[in-house]
Amino acid sequence: MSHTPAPAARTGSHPTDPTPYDALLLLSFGGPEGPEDVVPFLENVTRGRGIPRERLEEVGRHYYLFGGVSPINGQNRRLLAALREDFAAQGLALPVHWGNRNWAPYLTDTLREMTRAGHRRVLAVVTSAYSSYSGCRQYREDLAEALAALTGEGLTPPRVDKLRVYFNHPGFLGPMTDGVLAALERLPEAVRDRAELVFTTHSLPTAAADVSGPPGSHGGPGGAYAAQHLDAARYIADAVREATGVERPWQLVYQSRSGAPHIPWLEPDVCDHLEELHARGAGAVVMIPVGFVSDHMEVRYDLDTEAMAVAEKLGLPAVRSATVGDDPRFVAALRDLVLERAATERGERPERCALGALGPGHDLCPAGCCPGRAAKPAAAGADSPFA
Ligand SMILES: CC1=C(CCC(=O)O)c2cc3nc(cc4[nH]c(cc5[nH]c(cc1n2)c(C)c5CCC(=O)O)c(CCC(=O)O)c4C)C(CCC(=O)O)=C3C
Ligand SMILES: [Fe+2]
Repeated sequence: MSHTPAPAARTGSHPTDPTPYDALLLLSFGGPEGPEDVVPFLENVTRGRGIPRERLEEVGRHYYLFGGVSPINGQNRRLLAALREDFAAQGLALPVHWGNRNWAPYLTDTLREMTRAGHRRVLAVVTSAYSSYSGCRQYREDLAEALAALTGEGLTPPRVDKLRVYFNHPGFLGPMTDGVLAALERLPEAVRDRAELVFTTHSLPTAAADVSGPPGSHGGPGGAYAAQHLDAARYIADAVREATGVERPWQLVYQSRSGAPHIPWLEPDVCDHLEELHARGAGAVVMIPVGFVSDHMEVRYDLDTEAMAVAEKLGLPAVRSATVGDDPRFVAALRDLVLERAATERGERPERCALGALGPGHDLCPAGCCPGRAAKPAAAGADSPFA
């Protein structure tokens, strides 16, 4: 049951040619794998950022509730295996490696191995589908740091490019849409048609969100980050309406806020929104983690534990829809994007799949794209000292 068109197979004389790339790097956040990892992991995440100790202890408690194990590494291992299987089945000869920003396998170690294995031209895909400092530039800064470290060790690391944002690729929106349809089926039939759709993503400081995306194309409050999420949410809400014949109200809300209370972050918060839906008599709710690629801790704790408890307290029937994880359509989407980018780098003009209203994102982040608080060198962009 797919309600979203699949991308056409790549055509041309070399439909599975990865040239000029000789490896793919799955680049992710990393997470703790046992109670003793939790504090060192959180110290890595917040390195130099002045997050108060109390906040770290609070976040640490979320991890301890799950035995100190974040689901994120397991999910990346499954995605890695699925990518390798898919590439092999499709005759795409491109080795896939995995490195993280905040936990083993660390990015620098992975890139060192890739350098020693002789890779010269690497394409990186990050496990974040949208434009933001945390989801894009920060990864590019970490790449720059890793490349500089390897150069400092006397190695000649490969050139690393980064895949464009993929929130609007059919292989992302299709599984998300089907996940909402499946979630609706899990609601009691009596309230199903009165269920509202609550799309949720990671909140950001409004100052960071407003400047997300390329300079000059931020598109209003919340920047490219909010605009991209709204585009994805509208597409999914429309597809669900078409599939079910029921018009359901929908809204984009935010979760997982941290930082000092006086600094404004994107709102409304998902839990406040549930209270509001209840107050105005909503029959039920589907929470859709549209901002997340897999069920990591923000989904398992902030949605499945915290927000679900709020819904239960209110007596509001609620279900949470699936993330794409290692869905074969998502894996195929990443393959499609790799082949698209490879063709573009060879000077061809491949079809660039995108649904919704915004169109395909840029391949190369321009200077000033998704700026952070401090100017730092970033790889894989127009202003990269490495490209
Ligand atoms: C936009 C965004 C994504 C992208 C969406 C994506 O890539 O999916 C993301 C991903 C993730 N964030 C994660 C975990 C954390 N994020 C933190 C802190 C923060 N995130 C922020 C934003 C984002 N974060 C921000 C503005 C902060 C505060 C300031 C800062 O520190 O920059 C903190 C520190 C403590 C706290 O303040 O909560 C932790 C522990 C994990 C791992 C989950 C697991 O273990 O399963 C993942 C995938
Ligand atoms: Fe985060």
